[in-house]
Amino acid sequence: MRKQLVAGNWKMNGSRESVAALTEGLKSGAAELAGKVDVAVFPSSIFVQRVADTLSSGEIAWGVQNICTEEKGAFTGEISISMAKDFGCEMILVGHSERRSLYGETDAEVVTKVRHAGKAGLIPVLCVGETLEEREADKTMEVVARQVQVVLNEIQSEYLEKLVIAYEPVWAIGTGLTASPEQAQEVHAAIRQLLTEHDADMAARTRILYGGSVKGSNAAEIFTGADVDGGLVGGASLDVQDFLTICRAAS
Ligand SMILES: O=C[C@H](O)COP(=O)(O)O
Repeated sequence: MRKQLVAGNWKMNGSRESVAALTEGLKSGAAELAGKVDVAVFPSSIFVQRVADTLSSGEIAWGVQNICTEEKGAFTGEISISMAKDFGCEMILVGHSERRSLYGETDAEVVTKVRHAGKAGLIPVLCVGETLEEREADKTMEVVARQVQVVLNEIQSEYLEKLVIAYEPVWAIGTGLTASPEQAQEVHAAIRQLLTEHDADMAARTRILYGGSVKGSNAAEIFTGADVDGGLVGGASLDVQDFLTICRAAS
């Protein structure tokens, strides 16, 4: 049976003070969740050391929101997979829709980043999802299948052992709109089917998270889907109590 995972993507938010308060609040709340649900946070990279210092007990994992396609060298402003690993990151967010749409991240770059994470023994959290235009054109499955399939085709199985997939309909991110539990389950089931056709064992163990305006007030309903294994949470993860409520809903 898959253990549910709730991950908070803090995006480009926070200050030293607010990150300290948030991290310490999560640490205090984590004890009641231990063993029931996996919890992770993705702070801005500049705060990773601060988060690592507080969360070193291992109840909550942390990771970075992006890594470079290159492994080292003259790439100003970038962060490598080995740097993330050196700072205790267990998870790497890859292909978030904001990276794809605002920074032109391609499927090929996403593949490289997932491979780096898998090869380093870390957990790649592969984000996929359709825009509103694509959903209205009835292209949801086509888009999501392409984003997942390219990773399955290009990366050898041993580097996908810990893969997590986050289905995040772009139209639901930060908008207050959420996919209905039925809409989420439909896409999650289709992703599971793709994984099954590739490797049944992998399909059974791979966690598929839902992301897009998840809050304490709607999490329990969204998490009812049989193929919904938790959530990737943006805005609500910046509020300790709301995030803990979402974690409890998944536990
Ligand atoms: O990575 C998280 C997603 O982009 C969801 O963000 P949101 O919960 O603010 O809609």
